[in-house]
Amino acid sequence: MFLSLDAGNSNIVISFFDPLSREWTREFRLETRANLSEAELNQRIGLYLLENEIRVDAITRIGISSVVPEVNRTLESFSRNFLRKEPYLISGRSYERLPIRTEKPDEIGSDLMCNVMAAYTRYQSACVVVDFGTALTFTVVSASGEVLGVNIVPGIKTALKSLFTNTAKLPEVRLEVPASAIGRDTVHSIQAGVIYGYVGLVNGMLDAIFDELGSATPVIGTGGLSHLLPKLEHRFDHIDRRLTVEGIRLITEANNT
Ligand SMILES: Nc1ncnc2c1ncn2[C@@H]1O[C@H](COP(=O)(O)OP(=O)(O)O)[C@@H](O)[C@H]1O
Ligand SMILES: CC(C)(COP(=O)(O)O)[C@@H](O)C(=O)NCCC(=O)O
Ligand SMILES: [K+]
Repeated sequence: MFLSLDAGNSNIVISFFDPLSREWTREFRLETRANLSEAELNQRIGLYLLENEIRVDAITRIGISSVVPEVNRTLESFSRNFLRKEPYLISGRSYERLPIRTEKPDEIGSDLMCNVMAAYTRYQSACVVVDFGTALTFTVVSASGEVLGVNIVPGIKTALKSLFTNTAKLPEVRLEVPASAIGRDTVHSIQAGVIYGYVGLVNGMLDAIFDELGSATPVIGTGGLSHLLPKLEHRFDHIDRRLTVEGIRLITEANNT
């Protein structure tokens, strides 16, 4: 069993890949906190393994992608001590023997490189990966697997939260698709503004990218919030919630020395 640990700014996603069925069989999420302790991981993940009847020695390989440096040592140390396996932490050096390339291996988020690895392996063509996480990112990949660039904007929930945090009268609202684009009360106004606004943002960003490239490419969506925006289905060739963890697996395998 391959275990992937994907530490994003909101969640640490723990996913299990069964090499026999070649499928991701289980996943669960913990909230990302800088002060996450090893004892807490032992307890939470230990309980999960017990409840799902997964033996520690059934885990044969562990790959980690983290864009939250504060949790790296805890995840590595948990893997060594509790799971009794040396994990593979994806870093700027992990991309050297891959079919994908980047000019800034130490700067680009490893989650974005994982997305690119999974998308490029699947499509073998130029593509754009849109990741709806804490940040909303667009990663542009060339036909030869080169990362041409990235766009980063606040993610949908992040934008909603900053509106609530920075105003006196705006409440925190649930992220729900409203019935109409024109808001009829404050809650509706915020939901309509954020949801329909982000539909426009995604459309506008993709148009600008394709203008600059000179042609359109396949678009792959991923991230916890990828299902949320209505009327965008036609812009995505594929939505794959497991793109990042699949990339963690592929990059870990490619570096398996
Ligand atoms: N299935 C889901 N339904 C609704 N919200 C989700 C789901 N999965 C994740 N989220 C939320 O989406 C946001 C982004 O999650 P995620 O893509 O895991 O971000 P990150 O990689 O930045 O941690 C988080 O606020 C998370 O709680
Ligand atoms: C852009 C990100 C914040 C996205 O993180 P996420 O939303 O998945 O938590 C992360 O990939 C990151 O910290 N990247 C480093 C900067 C860069 O990619 O250029
Ligand atoms: K992510």
